[in-house]
Amino acid sequence: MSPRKLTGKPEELAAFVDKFDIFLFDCDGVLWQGGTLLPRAAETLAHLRSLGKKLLFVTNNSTKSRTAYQKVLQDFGIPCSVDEIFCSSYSSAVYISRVLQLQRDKKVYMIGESGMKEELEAEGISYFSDGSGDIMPEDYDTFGPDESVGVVLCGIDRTISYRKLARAYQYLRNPGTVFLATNMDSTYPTNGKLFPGAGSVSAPLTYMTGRPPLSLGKPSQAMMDAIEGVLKFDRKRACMVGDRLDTDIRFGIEGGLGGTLAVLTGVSTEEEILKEGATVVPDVYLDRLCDILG
Ligand SMILES: O=C(O)[C@H](O)[C@H](O)COP(=O)(O)O
Ligand SMILES: [Mg+2]
Repeated sequence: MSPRKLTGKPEELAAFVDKFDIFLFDCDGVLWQGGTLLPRAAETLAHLRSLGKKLLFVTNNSTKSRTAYQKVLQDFGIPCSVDEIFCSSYSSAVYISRVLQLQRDKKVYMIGESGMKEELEAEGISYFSDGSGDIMPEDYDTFGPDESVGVVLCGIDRTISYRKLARAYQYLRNPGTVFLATNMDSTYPTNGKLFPGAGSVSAPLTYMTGRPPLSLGKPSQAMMDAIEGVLKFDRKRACMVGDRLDTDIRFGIEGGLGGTLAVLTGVSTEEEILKEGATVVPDVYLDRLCDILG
């Protein structure tokens, strides 16, 4: 069935919303772009809560921790609890500690920002990272394989550098070092434009090593496992709301959720949604999230 555009169709929208008890909201490109809340996003979420819907926030953005995202949401006038928030820094830390069960004498070399540090710390994982300075002549001697590095974890890092990539590459030359990515988004939507995403930060490492990372953000179901580690819900009564077909909508479909809703305020376009032969398509889509308000 081809995706239905429900902007301007309040009855059909109300019937669609009625089918679900819980909505999983992507953030960048759905609720906000960078530091700017998208039109009437807070009002729309308040409206869904007034209908008795449960809301979860599920973001691939690893720059902040769940606690930090709670402050971002609250500052945007969106009250929520930390247990309603899931970010790829959290799903990655949970995977390393509880699934991979990284040995205590091993550490993580991380390329990322504060959210990654905070979530690794919260899971009791030893980690280290590099400053964003230039590579120095002595580094060519000192950088090399290190048996104590069990994992290289790469997420979006807006201070990425040749030095950071050079160090990570030395560690990844040991095939026993696990290569993980918080997510593989190619681009990051902000200020109405697209900028390099987490997937474009880790791509050089894949190019150098010939091995792709295991990604722990959407569409990986590692993110769903992290969510269900906190709360169980009826997937058939759940709807994923996102702006990217290859992450959010695929995550909802492959997670067996009851429905998927795309919005056109982020990365994916109406042309991509309607493309003949598209393999990942939402059930319905809107120009903007606030179209739900009618
Ligand atoms: O590059 C990235 O990490 C992503 O573009 C970004 O942060 C995605 O966040 P989301 O849309 O999942 O909230
Ligand atoms: Mg998004």
